[in-house]
Amino acid sequence: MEHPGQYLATMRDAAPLVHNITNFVAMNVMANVLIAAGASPAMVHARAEVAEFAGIAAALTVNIGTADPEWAQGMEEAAAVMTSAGRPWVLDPVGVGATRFRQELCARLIEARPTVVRGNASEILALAGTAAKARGVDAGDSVAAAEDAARALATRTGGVVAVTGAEDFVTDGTSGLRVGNGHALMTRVTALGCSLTGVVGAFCAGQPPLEATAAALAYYGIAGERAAAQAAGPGSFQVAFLDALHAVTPAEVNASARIVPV
Ligand SMILES: Nc1ncnc2c1ncn2[C@@H]1O[C@H](COP(=O)(O)OP(=O)(O)O)[C@@H](O)[C@H]1O
Ligand SMILES: Cc1ncsc1CCOP(=O)(O)O
Ligand SMILES: [Mg+2]
Repeated sequence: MEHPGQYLATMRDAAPLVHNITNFVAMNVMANVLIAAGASPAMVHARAEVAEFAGIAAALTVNIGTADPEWAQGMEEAAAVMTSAGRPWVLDPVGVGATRFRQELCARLIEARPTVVRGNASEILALAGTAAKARGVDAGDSVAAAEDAARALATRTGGVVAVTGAEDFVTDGTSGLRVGNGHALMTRVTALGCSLTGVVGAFCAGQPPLEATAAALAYYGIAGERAAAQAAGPGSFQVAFLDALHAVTPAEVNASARIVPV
């Protein structure tokens, strides 16, 4: 993929309003990540207003991490607004394999055809109905083990599926890209996967989703590498990561992205 940094530049120029229906754990972390990246986040989940709010958003992200039945209905209503307006929405199926409520909710959200599904390997396997080795919200499977499930899911939604882990995989069901950027410390701070889903939403506002998603993953991974070089552990990493998201330039993304077609 040529010039992945251009997707960061376009996102920052637009500073898109990203509407996030996300979990209680991620709300603050994700909002800070999105602001540091250059987007304009709003964390809005009340069923009474989510459809109306989606009407003014450039992108929507839907995260089931701490959903309940009332939130779930709002998620479906907001997703429908985005789909009918032709604007992108991204699903993060947090811990989908863990309970029947999560599985049934995700089955309905998949039917609503998300522009992008972003999850860890165990979540993408569980969505495909394959036995997965998740521990709650954490992955126990390799990205490679979930690639077939990702292709099948993308074919089903007509959208893009991103599987993240040590090496990320992005597909639209036909083409595939691997993204090698990132650092293991990113798994030692909560909600960095959720926050990545927000960044994917921001990049997809007005940009083609396969390339925008791969560029978002590379940018995020580069920020993780840069932060890890200065961090003593998860605490200082979290602070350095926000600084790096703010500091990484489009030129740095062009120079350091490790995106290869498969
Ligand atoms: N072992 C690893 N090495 C490098 N980067 C990683 C590793 N595991 C996860 N990441 C990165 O961490 C970010 C969050 O992904 P992940 O941990 O898969 O999400 P989740 O928190 O939803 O399980 C992604 O940018 C991913 O590339
Ligand atoms: C710990 C936890 N519990 C419910 S949602 C959540 C956050 C999960 O965040 P991530 O998927 O980014 O690790
Ligand atoms: Mg997650």
